[in-house]
Amino acid sequence: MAAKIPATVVTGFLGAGKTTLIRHMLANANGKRIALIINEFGDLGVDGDILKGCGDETCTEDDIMELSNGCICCTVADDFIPTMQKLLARENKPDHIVIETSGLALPQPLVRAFNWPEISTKVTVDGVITVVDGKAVDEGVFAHNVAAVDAQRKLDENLDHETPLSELFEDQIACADMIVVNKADLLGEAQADALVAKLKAEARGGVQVVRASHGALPVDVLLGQGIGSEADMTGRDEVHHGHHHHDDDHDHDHDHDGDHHDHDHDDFESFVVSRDEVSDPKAFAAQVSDVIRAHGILRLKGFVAVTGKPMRLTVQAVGPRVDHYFDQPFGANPRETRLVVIGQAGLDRAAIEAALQA
Ligand SMILES: Nc1nc2c(ncn2[C@@H]2O[C@H](COP(=O)(O)OP(=O)(O)OP(=O)(O)O)[C@@H](O)[C@H]2O)c(=O)[nH]1
Repeated sequence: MAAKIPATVVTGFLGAGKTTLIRHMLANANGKRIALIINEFGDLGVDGDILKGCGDETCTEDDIMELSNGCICCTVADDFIPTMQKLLARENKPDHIVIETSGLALPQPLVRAFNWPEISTKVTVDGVITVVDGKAVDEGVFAHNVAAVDAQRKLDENLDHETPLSELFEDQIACADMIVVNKADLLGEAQADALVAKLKAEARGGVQVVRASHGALPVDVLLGQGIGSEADMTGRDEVHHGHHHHDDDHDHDHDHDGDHHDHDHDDFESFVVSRDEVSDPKAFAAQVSDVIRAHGILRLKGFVAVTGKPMRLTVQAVGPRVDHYFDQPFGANPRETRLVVIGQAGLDRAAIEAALQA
């Protein structure tokens, strides 16, 4: 029987740097054939487009499979298994499979899915890599909750003091075989050291915590961990069994009528804003940053048409930090400006649209 193909799950909060890390991995794969499964939140395949733009010969568009309808966590039965089967049925099998989860998905249901009979004989989870936005965590965006909540939880299993954001963060840490403290370039040495120590203390025993800038880690560090994570769910399970339950009673066969997913993802929403061409990228970035601040948007990304420029402008914002750069010509893609906006439920869509279109 052929050896099982190793699959690495890359998880991490919105904007932590998963796509950047994977892109670096693909560009430095040393001939290893890596198949990528991307799972995006929102209806614009930005990450897929960014990865397709990488132009590396090991990264043919054909190797990219994208689940366009939201979170793997919800769709694992409907979408993930067939995607995997399609991948495994190919003549030219990959050496390694990398799955990028949506920044709002929990890794646990995905890892469990590898125990399903249809795929468990052919694939195994090499390891779960959790990418952390070192800068954001250092600024206490999630970390202060994690410590406090953990103390609370020890006192009373049923207490529910968390916001959905900190729950996601905790669950992503709990499931990790390796934690990458990314954006180290934005941290001082001492800050980075302290963060690494703190995450080591929060993670399961023996979990490696490494730091990185722009996800630049050797492929040999990331791949080939050989953990077999799906066979070892102990301690990896979702932390919150009291009030919230991520999937213990999340029945994948039912619950598709769309009205009551008992699910943390309901606390998030995502929509696309289109607009006319932009004349000044820098001014537009500042405008985007203002809108993000004013409306508490978590993540905004997409492509922008700039007057007189054949290249598309990629805009990427994580909180109010906005990156913008020309990445490649629009090519076959329509020359339009489309931005995905992601935030907690209750965003003022009309006001955000108006402000971004101004
Ligand atoms: N300064 C700095 N910026 C980074 C680093 N890694 C990623 N970024 C930037 O952070 C933004 C988000 O990076 P992505 O790789 O798209 O993050 P992601 O986790 O895939 O995001 P989602 O798919 O939205 O969850 C981009 O603008 C990146 O250029 C880093 O190490 N340092």
